[in-house]
Amino acid sequence: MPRPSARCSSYPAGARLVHSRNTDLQFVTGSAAHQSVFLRDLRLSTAHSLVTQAGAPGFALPNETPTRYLQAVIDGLCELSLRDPLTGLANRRHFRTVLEREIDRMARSGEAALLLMLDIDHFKKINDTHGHIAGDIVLQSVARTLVGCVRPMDTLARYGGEEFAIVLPSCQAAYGTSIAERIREAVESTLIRVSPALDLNVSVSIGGAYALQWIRSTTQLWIERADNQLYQAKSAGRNRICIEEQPDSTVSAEEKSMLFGPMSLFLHPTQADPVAAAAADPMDPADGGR
Ligand SMILES: Nc1nc2c(ncn2[C@@H]2O[C@H](COP(=O)(O)OP(=O)(O)OP(=O)(O)O)[C@@H](O)[C@H]2O)c(=O)[nH]1
Repeated sequence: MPRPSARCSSYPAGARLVHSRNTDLQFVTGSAAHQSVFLRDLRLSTAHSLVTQAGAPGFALPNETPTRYLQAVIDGLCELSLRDPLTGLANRRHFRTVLEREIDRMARSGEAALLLMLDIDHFKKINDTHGHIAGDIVLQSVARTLVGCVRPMDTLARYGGEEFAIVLPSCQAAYGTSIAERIREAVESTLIRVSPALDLNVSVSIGGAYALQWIRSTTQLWIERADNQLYQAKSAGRNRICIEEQPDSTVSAEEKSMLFGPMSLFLHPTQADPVAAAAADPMDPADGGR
């Protein structure tokens, strides 16, 4: 059941940003109470506190001119709006934008790209047994492990509660399974220090699907295909990977040139080069109709 959240107009002292939405920012305070700051009530001082708390790079303050200061706060807020506050990874909104860009690239270049959806196994039990704060520490630790498994060109996001997503551009089908397996093993073998008296181990189930090459699909469909595989990994017992075989979307060289060649290929000769067409057509009125 969602916890009630009190409304306030400024940054609650010592609070931690846990969620940013289109309408409001949600904080949890030291006493674990949830509070919201509505964006329409956002004050400059609140925005500044948020940005510095998030450790925005290059945000030096006191000697800045007002314009630079404002620009730094705005830049910091833009950066914050792309990130999940708990783990610092890309948030779901940002991830979907990246996926859209990847689909566009795949449709043009025919390169392979793999989408992995990962879900921590039996996570509810961790919350129920050790408390929500322990659950948060586990989420942060898994996020760090995942960061260590991906290349700079990959995008890693916290996709939902205990669900993560990774898009791996230029990932050939021959490597997908071993990459996913390496990630699964890295999470399984990482001991998570929740408190001096408590270390935990968790596992993840992973589902994966390749982008359709040369075909402009949708983020929705790509995510659904990877999610189906994740569901199979969960049903088969968890702590395992299931990757869909790369779909065959072979397109001949001729078809590719029809899809992405110069526009003139599609045009009637008169549209592609009206002057040359007129010269070739003795009845063309543009040429005196001779
Ligand atoms: N601590 C913490 N818990 C969260 C957060 N977001 C979601 N959760 C919890 O994650 C749990 C997800 O539980 P389920 O969807 O039942 O999944 P599960 O227990 O991992 O079971 P399987 O996925 O089937 O292995 C719920 O208890 C949520 O309350 C968060 O930000 N912090």
